[in-house]
Amino acid sequence: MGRLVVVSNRVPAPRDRLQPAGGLAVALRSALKEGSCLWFGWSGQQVSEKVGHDHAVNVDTVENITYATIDLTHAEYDGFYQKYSNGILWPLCHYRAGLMDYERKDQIIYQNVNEMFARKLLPLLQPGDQIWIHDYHLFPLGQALRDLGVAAPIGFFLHIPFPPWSLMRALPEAHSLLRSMQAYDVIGVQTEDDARNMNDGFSMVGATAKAEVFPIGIDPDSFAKQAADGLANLEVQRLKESLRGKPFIIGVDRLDYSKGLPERFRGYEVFLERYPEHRGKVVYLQVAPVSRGNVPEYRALRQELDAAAGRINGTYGEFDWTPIRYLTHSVPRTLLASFYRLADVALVTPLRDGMNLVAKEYVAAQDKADPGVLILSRFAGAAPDMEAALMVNPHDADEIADALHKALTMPNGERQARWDHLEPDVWRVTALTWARDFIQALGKARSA
Ligand SMILES: O=P(O)(O)OC[C@H]1O[C@H](O[C@H]2O[C@H](CO)[C@@H](O)[C@H](O)[C@H]2O)[C@H](O)[C@@H](O)[C@@H]1O
Ligand SMILES: O=c1ccn([C@@H]2O[C@H](COP(=O)(O)OP(=O)(O)O)[C@@H](O)[C@H]2O)c(=O)[nH]1
Repeated sequence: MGRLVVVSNRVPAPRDRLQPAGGLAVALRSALKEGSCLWFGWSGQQVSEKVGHDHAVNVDTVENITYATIDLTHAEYDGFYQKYSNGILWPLCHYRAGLMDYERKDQIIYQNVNEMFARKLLPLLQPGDQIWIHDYHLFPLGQALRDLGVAAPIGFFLHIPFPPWSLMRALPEAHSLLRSMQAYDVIGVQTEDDARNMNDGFSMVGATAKAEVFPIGIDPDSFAKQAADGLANLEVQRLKESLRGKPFIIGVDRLDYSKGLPERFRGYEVFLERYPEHRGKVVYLQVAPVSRGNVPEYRALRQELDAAAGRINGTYGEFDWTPIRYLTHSVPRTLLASFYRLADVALVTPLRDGMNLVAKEYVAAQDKADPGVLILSRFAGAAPDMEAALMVNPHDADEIADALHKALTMPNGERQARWDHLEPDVWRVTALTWARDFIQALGKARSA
């Protein structure tokens, strides 16, 4: 059995290699527990462009995984990561074509970085390797590898949504991008909607590629254990004491406009307006670590949320009660597991999301004798398999407010019945089954 070579823009930093944060890195780390594996990508570091700079590859092995990373120059980081990947492809794929900040020069940097990744990966490849490329930063990497003569099986998985052709065609490179994907032997996406949209795109540009659905999951057994074992932890005890027996609502999202945070704050505000009996009686903790903080839309979002939290806390706060506890730094995932277990309600209300692992983590963390309630957006990739959650339209503040009231007053019998429906899927589709199914499909595609 040959090696698995994983390529993604984001590779966990050395200090996070045993406990990474961020959906893609978390899922991959859980999935790559077995077998020999090379994980290649960006180090997360930027360097100044010096004459003769040629992206040295830094290699480090932790347990069964060899990490090979390269730094990006400031100009590459700006054009490839901030502008084209996160300022153009990200909003477009999240159905927000209006937020695209398109300039052709960024597409050229994006293409050049993909070709540089291919050149740097090439000498690391060995006979028998299977290559698995991840996410929108690297759409053209498969074609760039083929152009260098790589004949190994190559698969591609898209972690974020894929939009309908009517939106995708707004991208000037839509045709060439979709046609370049013919280089892949297997293409995976999160949901049926994404597969339909991408396959429509392929047929519009005359490409013979085909997208299939491989939904991602978590490692529920270890997450559930962590949630229960961590209750004795000092920080978890501090949180518990601070609740003073009040019902506890939690939200955990990167500070990203796709996560629907202003809309969620508005929903909570309407909840306080329309259900005054909960004022002073609940605790809402929103963990929203700053993400992609140099992209203008993300900076604007931070200001908008800071203002909304200030307004709500100013309006409804009391000398002994803060309506929203709002953090813009990250919380370690080990700690979050027990925070979820303490939470009576989780608010997961993205406007659009590839999957959303937080929804699955929240379910895995619950005490089945007294589970909390998941309030979930219909537009999360996790939604089709989690219909026993309280489903909401994240644009409708009144619906969020009603769902909060319903969750906080729901009898234990109904909470258990809903959790009993949610649990099987969280345990059936895991990070391991996701990786195993994709890799099997890749093996078959080449031998077929
Ligand atoms: O690498 P960053 O720019 O800091 O962003 C973090 C990751 O965000 C996205 O995560 C997605 O993947 C999750 C796992 O499949 C999925 O649950 C979630 O819905 C997606 O948004 C992005 O796709 C990753 O490439 C980033 O590393
Ligand atoms: O402060 C934080 C915020 C998030 N996460 C983790 O980051 C991942 C986020 O994945 P998700 O699929 O929900 O969204 P993404 O950020 O990848 O879009 C989940 O495992 C969270 O538990 C974390 O460890 N600490």
